[in-house]
This record gives sequence, structure tokens and C-alpha cells, in this order.
Amino acid sequence: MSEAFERPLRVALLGCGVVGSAVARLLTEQADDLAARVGAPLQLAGIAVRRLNRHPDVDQSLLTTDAEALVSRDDIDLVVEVIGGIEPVRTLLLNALKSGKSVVSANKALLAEDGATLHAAATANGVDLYYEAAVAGAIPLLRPLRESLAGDRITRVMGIVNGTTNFILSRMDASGAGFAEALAEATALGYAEADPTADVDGFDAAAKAAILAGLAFHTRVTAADVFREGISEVTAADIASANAMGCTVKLLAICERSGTEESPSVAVRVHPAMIPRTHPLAGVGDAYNAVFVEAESAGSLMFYGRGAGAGPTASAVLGDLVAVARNRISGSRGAGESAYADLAVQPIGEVQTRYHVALDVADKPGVLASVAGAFADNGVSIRTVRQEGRGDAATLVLVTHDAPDAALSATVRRLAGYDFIRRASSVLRVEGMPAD
Ligand SMILES: NC(=O)C1=CN([C@@H]2O[C@H](COP(=O)(O)OP(=O)(O)OC[C@H]3O[C@@H](n4cnc5c(N)ncnc54)[C@H](O)[C@@H]3O)[C@@H](O)[C@H]2O)C=CC1
Ligand SMILES: N[C@@H](CC=O)C(=O)O
Ligand code: NA
Repeated sequence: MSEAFERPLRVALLGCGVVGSAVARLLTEQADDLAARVGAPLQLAGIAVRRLNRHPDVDQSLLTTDAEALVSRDDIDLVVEVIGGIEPVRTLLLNALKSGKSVVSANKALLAEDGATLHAAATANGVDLYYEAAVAGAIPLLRPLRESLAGDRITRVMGIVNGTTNFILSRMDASGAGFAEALAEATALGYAEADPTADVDGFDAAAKAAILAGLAFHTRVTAADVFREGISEVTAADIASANAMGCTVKLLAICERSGTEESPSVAVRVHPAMIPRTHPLAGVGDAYNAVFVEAESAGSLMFYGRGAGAGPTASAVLGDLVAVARNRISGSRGAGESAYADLAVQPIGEVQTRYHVALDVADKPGVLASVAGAFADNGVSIRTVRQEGRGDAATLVLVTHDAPDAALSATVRRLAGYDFIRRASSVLRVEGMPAD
């Protein structure tokens, strides 16, 4: 231990909600072990909260409603941010970094919106910015991407990165539970964001996808670069349709190296998709997350664990806290931002995807030919087609081969104009089926 740290390292905790209160508790309960692992005690020196008198389980003398004053204190070494959102957090963290404090954050929204500014401030001031908890909760994923796989070339990152929506879809699939009821349960369990539309509409997963793509492809990717569809449009009919195909519905984040060798790009998207029940991601239930990483030399890797909740998220926060504390003691810092590749982001319309389309149709001659014509006219090849039922209850179920997403959307728009189609009962992208 260097001379300067024969004293505790003092930690400011910003936010004391679901995650913050677990961090505060573990910092106390595990104090001796953490001190042994770091090489100096980690002393919780202040907790910024929005309202006093709402946190009976923590040392009341540590509470303050003045987060700015707390991060500016000269005696603070390390800052843990678990408030969430963009402002005032960005300003607080920039001030912390500029005054030489390393930062640990769980805030994917901020990192995906303006991680570059934070990274630049960390680098300029020789301190750390760690955020393992921001993506896939407890699962060690960002450090493996940033460090263990730094010698490899990653081609694809795909997985389930939002616990709340996975919890909702799992409930809808297994027990036919309603959407609202499942969301209320996920919120009560501490999985959902303060505003759960961030989960349901895919913003949370899109922020995580941006962070994953940035790390995987050494390129700056923001949430705005990510194509995003949430699960609010996923219906019981979609789930029934998926079941009939031997599939289930998951909200997936997919980050791919795309383009050509001469002109490489990245494609980053978040949307619900049908996947076969035999696919490993199909068995990921509850608020669990799972992420596949494909790399040229390593091959396929799978990361699995709890993606949300107080304990799992606090575990990742504390892991980062130990890392930045050790760096502080040794006078070193971890890897900073790596964005040298600077790849272009491919628009969703050009991304190759596959669709499943279920159409309630009038069962009469020529209908199948007209439907097939709509696909053919847009250059989309059909992989399988089957008809269920007869007469007024007839449904055509089609699965396409890979095609540009724009061509598939155009096909679905064309189908919507046909009067012999009563309705498209299910339109979903398909992932995880054997390659064409
Ligand atoms: N809950 C989870 O499972 C996970 C959460 N995260 C992230 O961790 C962060 C915190 O999440 P939760 O603890 O679930 O949220 P939460 O809403 O339970 O806690 C946030 C706390 O910050 C407080 N706060 C708001 N503005 C403040 C301010 N200006 N100064 C001090 N305190 C302020 C709120 O009153 C609240 O108690 C978010 O960025 C979230 O995205 C990341 C991974 C998992
Ligand atoms: N709301 C998020 C929490 C973790 O990041 C989720 O449900 O995954
Ligand atoms: Na993680």
C-alpha cells in the first residue's frame, strides 16, 4: 500500500433507492472482507438522497440532500452513482471526475447518451470510470469485453439485457399473465426503472446495446444509433403464434459487425423476436439476462445471470468499487474508452432480418398467390408457409428467409392494403433459426 493510503478510502454514495440501499448495506456488512481485498478500508463517507427521513436503514448522520456539495468534498476519494437519468447526474459525475475522484456508476441511460464526455473527463484527470452494473446487472460482461476479449475480434453480441421485459414475457408465455399485472410484479421486485416505460419501450435495452456495441466494436455508439422497438405491441396472439411454431418471444439486443471488409459497419438493434424453444436464450426466464458473444478466435461465449434487482446490481457495483479502489491505491487506472475503429452505424433498413407473419385471410382461390406476390415484388423469399383452419377462420403463417428489413416492412405494408386479409394477427422478427 502506498504511503498516501494508510487511511480509509472515502466513498460518496449518490442515490439510496433499490440499488443504493443494497450498496450501503453491503459496504457495512462486508467491510472487513472489502478492506482486505482492496488493501484499505472503504469508508462510506456520505449518502446523497432526494429526501431525508426516507432511509431508516442507513446511518442518518451520512445523509445529505446536497449531492453537489458531497462530490466536491476534498476528503472523498471515490464516487458511486446510483441515482439514474441524465441530469443532474452528468454534472455531478463530471465534477467528481474533474476533481480527481474515480466514479462507479450503474447508469446506462447516461453512459449511452454521453459516455464520451465522461470518459474524456476520466482520462484527462487520470481517474477511473467503471460501470459493470449498467449492463446485465450482476453478470460480468463489460470487463470481459473491455479486457479479456481485447485481443480478439468480436463479430456479434446478442442477448436478453432487460430483466423487466424478460420477466413480463416469461409470465405471459408460461401462465398467460396479463401485461399490466406482470409489470406491476416486476416493479415491486425492484427490477423496473423509475419510469418503467424505459423498460417496456426498449429504451433501457437500447442504452445497454449501445454500450455493448461500443465496447465490442471499439466504436462510439449512442442510444440514438440503436434501432428500438419495445414489447408494448407484443400481444397474446403473438405469443400463441410463436408457441404454434415451437418458438417463444424475447426482447433481444443484437449488435453485429456488418458491411464489408473494405467498408465495415455496425448494426445495433433492440426488438422483440421469435426464437425457437430449443435456442439457449429461450430458456432464460424471470429477470435473468443472457448474452452471447461471438469472436473470431474465441468462438461463442455465453454470459448468464441475474440482470436486475438490488443484490445482483449491488454486487456489480461493489466489484467495480474494489477495482477502482485498488487502482487508486496502486496509482494506476483501468482501460479507458476505446473508439479508434470509428465504424459507421448501419441503418435498420439495410440490416438482414427474417420475419414471421400470420395473416387472417379469406380462404379462397388466389389468396396465397397474391400474398406470395407481395413478398416476391419486394424481393423477399419465403422460407415456409402453412395454412391453419378453413373458411372465415383461415390463417396463413409465413416465415421468410433473410432480407433487408426495409423490404420486409414494405411487404407488410403492402399486405395491409389487401381486402382479403382481415388482419395481420402477428408480425415478428425471427432470430436463432438455422442459417439459410
Ligand atoms: N434496479 C435495478 O435492477 C438496476 C438498476 N440500475 C441502475 O441503477 C440506478 C439506480 O436504480 P434504482 O436503485 O433501481 O433506482 P431507484 O429509483 O430505486 O433509486 C434512485 C434513487 O435516487 C434518488 N435520487 C433522485 N434524484 C436524486 C438526487 N438529485 N440526489 C440524490 N438522490 C436522488 C431517488 O430518490 C431514489 O431513491 C439507475 O441508473 C438504474 O438504471 C442498473 C442495473 C439494475
Ligand atoms: N430495469 C432494468 C434494471 C437493470 O438494468 C432491467 O429490468 O433490466
Ligand atoms: Na454487468
